[in-house]
Amino acid sequence: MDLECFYPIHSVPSASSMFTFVALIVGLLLYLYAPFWGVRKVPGPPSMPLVGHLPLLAKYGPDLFSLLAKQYGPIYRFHMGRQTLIIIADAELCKEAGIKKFKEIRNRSIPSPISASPLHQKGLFFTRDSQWSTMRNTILSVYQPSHLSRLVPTMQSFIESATQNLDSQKQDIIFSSLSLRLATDVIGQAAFGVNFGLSRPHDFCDSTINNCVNNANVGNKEVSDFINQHIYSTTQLKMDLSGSFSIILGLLIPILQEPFRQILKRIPGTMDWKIERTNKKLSGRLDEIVEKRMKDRTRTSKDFLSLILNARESKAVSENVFTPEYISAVTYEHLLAGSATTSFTLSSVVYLVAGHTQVEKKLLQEIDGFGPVDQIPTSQDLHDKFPYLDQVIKEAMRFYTVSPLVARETSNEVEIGGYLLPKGTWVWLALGVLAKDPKNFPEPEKFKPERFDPNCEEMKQRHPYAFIPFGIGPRACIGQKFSLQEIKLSLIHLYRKYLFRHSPNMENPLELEYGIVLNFKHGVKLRAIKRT
Ligand code: HEM
Repeated sequence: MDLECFYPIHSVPSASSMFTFVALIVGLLLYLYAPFWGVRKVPGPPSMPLVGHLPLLAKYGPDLFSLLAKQYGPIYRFHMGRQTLIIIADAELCKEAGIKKFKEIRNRSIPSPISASPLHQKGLFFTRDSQWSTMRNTILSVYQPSHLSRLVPTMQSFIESATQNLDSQKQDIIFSSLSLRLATDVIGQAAFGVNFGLSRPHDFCDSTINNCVNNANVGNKEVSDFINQHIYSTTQLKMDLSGSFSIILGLLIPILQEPFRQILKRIPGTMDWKIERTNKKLSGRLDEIVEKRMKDRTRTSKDFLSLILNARESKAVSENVFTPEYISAVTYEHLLAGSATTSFTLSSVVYLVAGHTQVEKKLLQEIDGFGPVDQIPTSQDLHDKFPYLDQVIKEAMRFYTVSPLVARETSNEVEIGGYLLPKGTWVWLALGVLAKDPKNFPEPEKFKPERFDPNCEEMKQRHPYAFIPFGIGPRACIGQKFSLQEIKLSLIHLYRKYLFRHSPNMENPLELEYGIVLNFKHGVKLRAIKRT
């Protein structure tokens, strides 16, 4: 019988198509394993093809990074989907990577959620090399102590407005929402010179900022739209498999991310389409603000945007570096970086102090001892006269590290911790692991502000870089002093007027959510008691 009757000749794979098929498979495998190959000598747990260690992350949450450090040592491999990360979980090695070898590790790796978001890429956080250093030097001039101290009255007025009549509400205060509104208003004013008006007192407010915003700005749709878009754009930056389809692809097969994003963003209803629309609107609004301010001849130099524009016009900074696009991005970045982090920290302090009455007593003594209730502390007072408040804030930041991983990338071959890392390796500093390491913080699960007393033995024994919630070296957080000033002023004002207790509706233990920064899953619910 003629075989061709059953198997037409053209369906038998030819040698060339077999070769193409095998070449494709080999190409795919090479592509998938390329980031791993150069760092294969660094220890790490076995990983699954494509998803890497993402299932482990889903199972254990960020505690996984401490567990892996215990098992594999202070430097180990972690596979975020296809991408291999080198995790540094030791203070001395963080110093090596962040300071001693900064020249070789000065840029940040761009994680998949960000590579899908051009809006987020032109800020200081993700710019690279000389663009970054020129931008950073210009922006640093804005953070002069004299400028920060001039911001005290602005901060204070938002704080007072946001915290009026807290005790008149018999129901819970969603403190995390209140602090997010406050921090967004403060940074809105400081960055853009715009009063978003979110801190005005409300009759009620639920656990999402969106509702607070809508309640606050009935009749001011512009502002609420802007803030809602800001919140949406931020919260969509997920680092796990719950982001948009293109973000997930970016984690698994990054080469496909951009082509798919280009298609999906044109299909109404997809998450990529929504993100694209939001980012476009947001960029449009930011460009409008920047353009308007550029034309404004009466502009002062109180806010960040005006300061950059003034520097640009006086030729103190090159117009090629600060194009309007970069100015919009960097100003928006301030809103982004300055609101969620600061408000999370403020909420953590109040939550933790509410559960530790001895700490509360000592803190109130210090605050009451400062002076009459209407005496607003200056920047210098905040620095010198509240040592215990300082310890409480540090301990809260250690206890809940808002930014537990810091992303960096090698720009040349470099040796860290005895391993040679090729150019382009993603090196992530695990600040959250350092903060819970019993070597530097005995009984790390206990909230003990006194461990930050400069005279205590524990503090003296500790590695100087064991506690680095604002990062390390020349690339560390630029807003550190700004946010600490805001947090201290807020706490002093709050504790002069109120005591806080956990609401019976608050879950125990507290549940956290892990996006690009840490957040409270169900908000921080408290009851405020007016002090007499
Ligand atoms: C409690 C509040 C805050 C925390 C915990 C925090 C934490 C961090 C961390 C860990 C980094 C990465 C540092 C590194 O790579 O070593 C960072 C960078 C940055 N932060 Fe903050 N931050 C806070 C508030 C702010 C505020 C208020 C602003 C703006 C006013 C801000 C703006 C930035 C910027 C622009 C960068 C990028 C710096 C660069 O790459 O040169 N942050 N922050």
